Amino acid sequence: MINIAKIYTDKDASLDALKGKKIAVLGYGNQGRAWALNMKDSGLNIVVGLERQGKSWEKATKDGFKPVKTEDAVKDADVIIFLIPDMVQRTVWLEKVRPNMKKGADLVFAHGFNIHFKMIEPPTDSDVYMVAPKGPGDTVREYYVAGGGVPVLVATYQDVSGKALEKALAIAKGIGATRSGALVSSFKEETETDLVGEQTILVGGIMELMKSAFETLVEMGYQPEVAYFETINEVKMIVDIIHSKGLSGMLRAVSDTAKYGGITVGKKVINEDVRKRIREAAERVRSGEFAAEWVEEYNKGMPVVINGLKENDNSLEQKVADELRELIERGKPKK
Ligand SMILES: NC(=O)c1ccc[n+]([C@@H]2O[C@H](COP(=O)([O-])OP(=O)(O)OC[C@H]3O[C@@H](n4cnc5c(N)ncnc54)[C@H](O)[C@@H]3O)[C@@H](O)[C@H]2O)c1
Ligand SMILES: CC(C)(O)[C@@H](O)C(=O)O
Ligand SMILES: [Mg+2]
Ligand SMILES: [Mg+2]
Repeated sequence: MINIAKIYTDKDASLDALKGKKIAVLGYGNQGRAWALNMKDSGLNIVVGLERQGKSWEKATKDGFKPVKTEDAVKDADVIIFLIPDMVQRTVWLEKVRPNMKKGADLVFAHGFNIHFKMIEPPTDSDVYMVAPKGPGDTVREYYVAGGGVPVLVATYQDVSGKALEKALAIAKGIGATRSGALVSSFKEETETDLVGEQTILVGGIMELMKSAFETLVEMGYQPEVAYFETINEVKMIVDIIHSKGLSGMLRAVSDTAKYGGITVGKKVINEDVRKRIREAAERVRSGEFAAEWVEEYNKGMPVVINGLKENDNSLEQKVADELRELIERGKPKK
């Protein structure tokens, strides 16, 4: 038997712990927009706090919010949610939140980076908890609007009131997550697994695997469009089946030829060496080495990130994606 994690769903969660409280959502980007809209639609009292007038300010206003400056949003907030980039949270905390927040207000995170790596040291009289969506912000909004929810990890770091988990579950319910499930974790577990996941599979692994297969086929003289359909576009369809039926469901949905080729060749391509490097990546996350390197990169103005984005924008894969976009969109199921 596997060890079953504690999972809360809608029937175990109530909005009551946060009803009528003022909830400041800092940031209106990927997660900020989704959380603010979902929680507002769920009947919670939301104020959007932003640094300055700009794109996010306009977006929030268009969506029906009246954004205010960060320092004004946190002044009388009972709950302060950090939905700004991980690398800016420390500065915003030191300069805008800590000097202006109400004593004892809750501090809430969607990822444990700043708390786990001690970049933010919270006051001892605040509840500090986390609701970490296991999916992108746009999906958090899309699923909620369609009546569903993206699962989350919930965790408490400081529980002064004795109600931190209850409040985390209220937020999870507010964003629609408990329609699916809220799994109890810790700041350490969420932070480390999230970083390992995005580096080795979700962002880094899948991208490099797709690029390796695509570029190999093109180098061998196959048409880029054919290579794109095969190595990038169809991934969604295969992953959709894994998503609903697991790996076994996927194996049963493909031909016996694909089963045999996949079972034998997959292990040769993604071999023991790859596992070793995944382990190395995970150890670098766990030791804090990755976090230190990322802070240094951010402080230099993110040259590696900027260059990586530029490289991808100019890649053949992206050119084919742009060329085929209309065709691919045309073929998608209509709602
Ligand atoms: N992106 C995701 O889907 C996702 C998924 C799970 C958890 N998270 C976590 O959620 C948090 C927010 O990530 P995100 O991707 O939604 O952020 P984001 O990059 O989309 O944040 C953009 C928002 O932050 C504001 N912002 C940018 N720089 C700022 C600064 N210097 N000072 C103040 N505000 C600034 C912008 O105005 C904008 O409103 C992070 O902790 C992240 O790890 C993100
Ligand atoms: C969406 C992801 C990759 O799961 C999230 O962890 C992030 O950092 O954006
Ligand atoms: Mg992440
Ligand atoms: Mg993640």
